[in-house]
Amino acid sequence: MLKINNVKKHYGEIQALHEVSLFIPKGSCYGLVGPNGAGKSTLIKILASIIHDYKGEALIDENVLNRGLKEQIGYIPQDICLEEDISAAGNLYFFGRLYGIKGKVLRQRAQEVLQLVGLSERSKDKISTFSGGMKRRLNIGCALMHDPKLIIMDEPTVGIDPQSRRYIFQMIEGLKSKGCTIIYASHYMEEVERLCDHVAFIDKGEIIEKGSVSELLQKFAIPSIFIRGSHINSEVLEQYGSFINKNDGYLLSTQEPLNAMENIIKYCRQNKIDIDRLELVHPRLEDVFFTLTGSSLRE
Ligand SMILES: Nc1ncnc2c1ncn2[C@@H]1O[C@H](COP(=O)(O)OP(=O)(O)OP(=O)(O)O)[C@@H](O)[C@H]1O
Repeated sequence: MLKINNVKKHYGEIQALHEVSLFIPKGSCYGLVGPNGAGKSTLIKILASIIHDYKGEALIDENVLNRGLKEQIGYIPQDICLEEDISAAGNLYFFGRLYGIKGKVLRQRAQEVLQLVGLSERSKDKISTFSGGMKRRLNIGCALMHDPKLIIMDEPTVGIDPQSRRYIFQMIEGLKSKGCTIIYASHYMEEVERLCDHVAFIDKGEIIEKGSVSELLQKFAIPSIFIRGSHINSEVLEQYGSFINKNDGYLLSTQEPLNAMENIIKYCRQNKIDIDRLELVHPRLEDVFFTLTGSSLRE
């Protein structure tokens, strides 16, 4: 549905994107993950048809992306873009009118969106009285007023409380079940793992890997086991794989975790070594990023 081919973007001397190509299938929830300055916002702004001066090609359903397609797109910027001195409903009316929604339909849609973002009871309150999380939720609501089929979110959960994060996740689940296509940029790997079916890792303006979340986990994340016990030491572990110290125990990376567990149990029984804890650790996207770049996202 959304396709970009060899997209490059410079800001003066800075090359923010180098020959980026992506295909985002209709109805998918597509994560864009990368550290600060990786180029996520630049890519998002190209996809949202906000940045136009780039090289390469960006297509939506085979049409070149341009402002004329804005009805199809809901863009949620990283920075909150609300008028503080007017009410929640007033902000929604403003954004709805930008898309030509008027009168009774506008009021009705604003009520639906307020319900969706869990702010119906604060409809008449000024934004200046809202918490950061409530503002973030309403910011999302503004981009949904015209009921777009493609929703592009740039770090929508930065600096918010757990309750608002839950609302946002529920909202995204609801949009997914309606068949919307969602692009979700974040540097919170666990959010992407939870919400997205596809992911592209972006670093220094390049896509370093992309694919379905399950494929990437299978291909790049090395399985590991966690083991703890007062007499467990390197001699016990080094024969089964590489390990690091973690939470008063060890994290052992091995391609054959079940085999390693069985052998460690056998060895410890024979040598009367007590094991306090032994468990399989599921590979995470964070580990995939580490395998690909040699650094963790939050370094
Ligand atoms: N308007 C601009 N003018 C000049 N340089 C810019 C501009 N916007 C972004 N850049 C630079 O382009 C590069 C990519 O920035 P971008 O904002 O796309 O990254 P990001 O992955 O979204 O980072 P963050 O998570 O910090 O928002 C960075 O080096 C940034 O400093």
